[in-house]
Amino acid sequence: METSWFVVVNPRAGGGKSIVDWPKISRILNKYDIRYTHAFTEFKYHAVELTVNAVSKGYRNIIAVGGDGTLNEVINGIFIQKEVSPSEITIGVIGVGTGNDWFRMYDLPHNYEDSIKAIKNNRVFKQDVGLVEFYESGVRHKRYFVNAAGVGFDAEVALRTNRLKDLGKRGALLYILSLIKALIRYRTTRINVKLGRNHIQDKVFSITIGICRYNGAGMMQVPFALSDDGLFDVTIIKRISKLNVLANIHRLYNGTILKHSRVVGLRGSDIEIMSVPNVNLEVDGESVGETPLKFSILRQAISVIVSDSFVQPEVPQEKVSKHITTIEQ
Ligand SMILES: Nc1ncnc2c1ncn2[C@@H]1O[C@H](COP(=O)(O)OP(=O)(O)OP(=O)(O)O)[C@@H](O)[C@H]1O
Repeated sequence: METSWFVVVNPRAGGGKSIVDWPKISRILNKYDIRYTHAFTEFKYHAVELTVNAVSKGYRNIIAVGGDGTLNEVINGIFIQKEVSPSEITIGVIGVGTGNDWFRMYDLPHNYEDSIKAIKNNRVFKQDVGLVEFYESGVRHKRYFVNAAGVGFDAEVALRTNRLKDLGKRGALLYILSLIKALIRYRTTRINVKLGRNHIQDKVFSITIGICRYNGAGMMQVPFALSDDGLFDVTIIKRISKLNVLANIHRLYNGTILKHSRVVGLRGSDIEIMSVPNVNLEVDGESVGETPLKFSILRQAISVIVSDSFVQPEVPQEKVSKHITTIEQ
């Protein structure tokens, strides 16, 4: 039987590029004989609701048109619905976002025609999904994520970037601008990170908890992450001077962050993070809540379409073990 897709379009993604480009995207979907129904999101979190409804109507193939935030909401919808196991649903992405960091992991093309060809080819890859429990306005919440989460400075940068995006600004420079502004104000915090029986209690600048390798519009804070190994890669940047941060920004982009003496790399499946005072959290680039946090991982729990040429970028074990301590749990 011919596959029928449900397409969730976030008209605000990429600073409004999505709505401008939708006629072009829909023409290409038709050109490749992709049978679909679409809906535009009308408000934040609407993609969660649209996804739940689509699955209850029988759709098992969903395309997210937008950025990392839209994909995140579709994933959360897939985990909220109770009709089928989440891995039975195939997710394609047509990237129109500003950061599109999840995309970078899978060599997915940035032009619409090639993204749609990839969807037509239907090469499915099962990747891990993170689950984080956090507080927002004093209430405990849960959120699933597929790319990376950030705590402390990382989340502060996301918060500032998102405020600029809400004002209609776009482009990768937003992240750099927000990073510099956040740096001027940010203070390190005493944070307690618990992985299995291991505790790290220290003054911490920033923590990234990654499934995929990229965040912050192309930064590589978890450069060795494997998206299907059932483990988070965790990069902890301990207290560091602002000058030292500026002198090492290039390390965030070239994948050498773990070589810095104030940086700790860990790998594990269950993580708890507490802090005094509470610090912010971002998941897949969305600013959501604050500490205390509890992370767990669901191995290969979701089916995503990747490019035909994608191979999981393996790193020699001796290189990984030089920079990352794997915690058995
Ligand atoms: N109709 C809407 N009105 C306002 N906000 C919306 C609407 N639909 C979705 N959103 C919100 O838009 C935000 C941004 O979406 P998304 O992340 O997909 O785009 P982006 O920020 O341009 O991309 P990226 O995160 O890759 O940089 C999300 O927080 C989502 O909840």
